[in-house]
Amino acid sequence: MTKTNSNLILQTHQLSVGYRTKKVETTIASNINLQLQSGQLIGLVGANGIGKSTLLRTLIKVQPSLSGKILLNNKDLNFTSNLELAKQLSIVLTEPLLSKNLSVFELIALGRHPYTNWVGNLSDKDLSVINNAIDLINISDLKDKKCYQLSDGQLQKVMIARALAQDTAIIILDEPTSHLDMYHKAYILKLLQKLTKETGKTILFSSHEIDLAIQLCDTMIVMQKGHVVYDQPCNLIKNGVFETLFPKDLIAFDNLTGSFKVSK
Ligand SMILES: Nc1ncnc2c1ncn2[C@@H]1O[C@H](COP(=O)(O)OP(=O)(O)OP(=O)(O)O)[C@@H](O)[C@H]1O
Repeated sequence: MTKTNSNLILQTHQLSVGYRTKKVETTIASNINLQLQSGQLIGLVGANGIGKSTLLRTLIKVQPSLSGKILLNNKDLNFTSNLELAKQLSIVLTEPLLSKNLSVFELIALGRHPYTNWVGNLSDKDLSVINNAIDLINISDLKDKKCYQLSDGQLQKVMIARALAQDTAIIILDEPTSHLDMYHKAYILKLLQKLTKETGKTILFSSHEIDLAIQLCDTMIVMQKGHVVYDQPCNLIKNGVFETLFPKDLIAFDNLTGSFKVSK
């Protein structure tokens, strides 16, 4: 899928991701050519161990690429400073919080870190952005709770509010629906969809909720052994991409319903 308009926010050119030690280089995925547009909800899917987290970590500059280029707003990621990056891209990871003793408000306020002075004093603008994020996610009732008092679903909403407080054009989330029940998986992904529509932000998330991603995403990136494709979900279905995602002995993709079914 090649886009020619100027809404491109994140691009990769012949990107290879993987791990390099002094002695060996292990390529996890290569020839990754993405052209992601702003204002979209983008789901990254693929089987366990295929390389979704490796790709996301490379896109957020937590690990180096093996080769190729990543362009954020047309600027090479290698030439983007960490502070500049923090003003353009926020990250929600699934690791347990080290700082659960913080109140919800304090945790969300950490999102303002790239903009505050070294002692972290919050300006009126910071407070307004924080309160706006709390309102958008609809969690004002949780504001004064300690993070250790929250359920997994509540904590996930708070982490998304923290990313919103960072006020970046892109939010990247690694498996935001893990640990959540069916209702809350749908709730969080629907919330992400709402945020792209209401704020114009680009949201890229990895997930195993392929059925939900098909229903809610503008674009999906599908990682398979040997290749990575991206397109609108309806085109991916039409091209049979989901049919080859998993071995067919247990589950099969049903083109009519756009979902996986257990094989009889
Ligand atoms: N630090 C590391 N060093 C070397 N190999 C790694 C490292 N981290 C992950 N890998 C390997 O990279 C491959 C991709 O792992 P990754 O975690 O990116 O997959 P994933 O698609 O996110 O998996 P899952 O859906 O199970 O979370 C796996 O084979 C894994 O063993």
